[in-house]
Amino acid sequence: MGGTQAEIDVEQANLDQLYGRLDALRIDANQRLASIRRTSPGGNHQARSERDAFATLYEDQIVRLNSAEDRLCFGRLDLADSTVPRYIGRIGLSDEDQQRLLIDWRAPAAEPFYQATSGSPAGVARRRHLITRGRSVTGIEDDVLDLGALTDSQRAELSGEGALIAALESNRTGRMGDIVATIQSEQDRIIRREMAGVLVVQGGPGTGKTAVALHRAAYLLYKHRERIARSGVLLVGPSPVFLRYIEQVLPSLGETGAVLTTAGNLFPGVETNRHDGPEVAALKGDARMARVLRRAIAARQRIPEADQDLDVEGRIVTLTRAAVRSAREKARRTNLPHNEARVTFVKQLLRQLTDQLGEAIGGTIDQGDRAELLNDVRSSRDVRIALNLAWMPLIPQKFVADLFAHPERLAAATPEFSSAERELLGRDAGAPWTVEDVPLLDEAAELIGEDPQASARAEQDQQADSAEQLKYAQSVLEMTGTEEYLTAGSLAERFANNGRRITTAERATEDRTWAYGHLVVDEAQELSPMMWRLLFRRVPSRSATLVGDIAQTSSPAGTRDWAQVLAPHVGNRWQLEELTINYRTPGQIMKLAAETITADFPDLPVPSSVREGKWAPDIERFADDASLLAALPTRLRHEKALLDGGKIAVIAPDSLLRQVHDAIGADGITLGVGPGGLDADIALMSPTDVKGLEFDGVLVVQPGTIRGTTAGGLGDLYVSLTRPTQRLAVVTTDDFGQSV
Ligand SMILES: Nc1ncnc2c1ncn2[C@@H]1O[C@H](COP(=O)(O)OP(=O)(O)OP(=O)(O)O)[C@@H](O)[C@H]1O
Repeated sequence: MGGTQAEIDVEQANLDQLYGRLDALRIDANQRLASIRRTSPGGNHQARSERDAFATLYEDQIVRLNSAEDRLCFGRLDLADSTVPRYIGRIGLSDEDQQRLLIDWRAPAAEPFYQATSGSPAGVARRRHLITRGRSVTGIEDDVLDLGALTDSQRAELSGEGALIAALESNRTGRMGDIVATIQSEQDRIIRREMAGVLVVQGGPGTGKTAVALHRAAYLLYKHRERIARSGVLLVGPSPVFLRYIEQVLPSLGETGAVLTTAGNLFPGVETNRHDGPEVAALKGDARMARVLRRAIAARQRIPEADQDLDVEGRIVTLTRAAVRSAREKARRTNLPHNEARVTFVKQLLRQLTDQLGEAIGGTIDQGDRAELLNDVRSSRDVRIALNLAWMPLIPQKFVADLFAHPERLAAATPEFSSAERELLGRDAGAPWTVEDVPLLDEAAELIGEDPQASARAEQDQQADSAEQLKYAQSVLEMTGTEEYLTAGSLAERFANNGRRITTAERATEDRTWAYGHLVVDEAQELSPMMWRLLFRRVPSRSATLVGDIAQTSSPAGTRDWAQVLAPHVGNRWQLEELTINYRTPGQIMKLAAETITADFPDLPVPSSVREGKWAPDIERFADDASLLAALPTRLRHEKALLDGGKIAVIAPDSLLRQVHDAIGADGITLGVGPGGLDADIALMSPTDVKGLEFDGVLVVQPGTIRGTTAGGLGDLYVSLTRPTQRLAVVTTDDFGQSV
């Protein structure tokens, strides 16, 4: 890295001051926390809950300050019209006199750091990247945007070497890091875009889609903290492995209002990572399933075969088919979900039966008598059974399980399906739920209606908003100087919750009807139409950032056309942004990957790599599976030696995972499998596991088998080939790569 010693010394002195301030703030927060903890646990309820709320406030502040330790400050802007440089970093810092020392990367004042170019310098004369290790400045890299605005001595001090390239070439850790220091301008434009509306970010492998999605979530939570910090941002990723891979990025950006999850966890009470086979997945994801569920629920609102005589306290009343039909019509006309419309249905029939009972008794019946008769009718066992049989209150899980376990129910609900399709949907009532079941459960819950507990929770939320609490919370924020990071609303809520920390994440994940402020979906091409219905229910405001690559689609229910996905939800009111530069995969490897895909997708733009690598793809051919498997240990040792401590993934088709595992394991090489693979030096994963991940070196086993014959297989192969940041090796028994 460049920079004269004198310049480095200047930057070091400034950095020392910033860390000094960070330390002082930490000590202060720790002391305040300790003194709160020391105070006696007595006092009235109000005092206790305030004390607990203060404690969590300081705890949050400490977490935020601690997470800024690494690369606290990474940039400096020298402006043409000012002699005071502006420093850019992970968080904002001011000195005791409220003078700004460091600007948060998301603040408007930091924008030129990412956006200014020599063509449009935006008032910036020089942009400086500070390369740091721990608390030391190790190098400086300058971009001069307006040479004329620099002094002679500034010109003499210019230095430059890619901070970006340095970041890209460093060995991977198995976890994604943030890119705040080197966000590129095409990425920055997307990160800072207006929050409203649906934005699709289409980009080839390694173009930074995940990075952009996460930084955008952090940016929106910062910029619109009043509006969305409490509702939260819902971030959906493709797999638990992927969530582990990115889990550290957001906390390091200082965010707690984001809910990170996978599709299999979106229905409260169900957690699954199990998938159905391709055909079943395609059918369960089909939008026709919404109609199927609606019909199946309507079929649970039944007219009895015949009129029924019911015993009420020894007298007989008759529940006629006509009365049930009329009550059902009235209930359906309310357009309420099944469980809620049931109230109308029941009320209507109870009234009708009470009238009958009154007539049977004869004489005049006053209000009081009538209430008593109604009570008799309501508590009659016969009446309860008959009404339940006609309109049973439903529970989503049980309803869906029953539907799929009863061929006759399924047949009645799916007149447009072939019998082969119907058979695909069949499932034992006790079978474990799959990711593909999740949107069906959610759709059913929507049609069935909420449970009473959920509405009780909503009421509690409203109480938290009481004006008095808000006012008090605001004054606390001002007093503690934490306004930039916490909203009065969320603090007031903590007071209301006895200071117990109930994060947005905790509340939102328990509540199916939670309305998020913004939705971010990564690998969005994989989701089915039914899953999109679920997701758009979670963001009634239709504010979403969807990132993906239609060339990487592997799910049979996924999409290759963004317009088709979005039309049912927002018509054509969505915007497309494209990312075009691959920051991950070296040029030689990308060329091989591109050739495998362009035969099928001639019109698809393939991103260009930002750098060439040291190695061309290394393809080794074998006569048969046995010799290929036998050669794996030697091949891995070779890769390990070349990559010198880098992370390696072996990517094999599902059908070969076991054999590959045994062949490598037999040689004493330790492998991490599945999610554990992220922490191991060598991971063995399937193409679906590696979606969204990256490794220094990748060994792809039998690309022809991964490719198979389906379109999804092609997506899987494209994903597998584009995971390396440095080296790609391929072992095959066919002619893969021979035409390249
Ligand atoms: N501006 C940047 N500065 C430094 N590193 C970057 C930048 N943009 C992207 N990267 C790095 O490039 C790699 C690829 O980024 P990311 O995983 O976000 O791409 P992606 O488009 O989601 O890829 P894929 O679709 O193949 O999963 C990551 O290591 C990321 O940190």
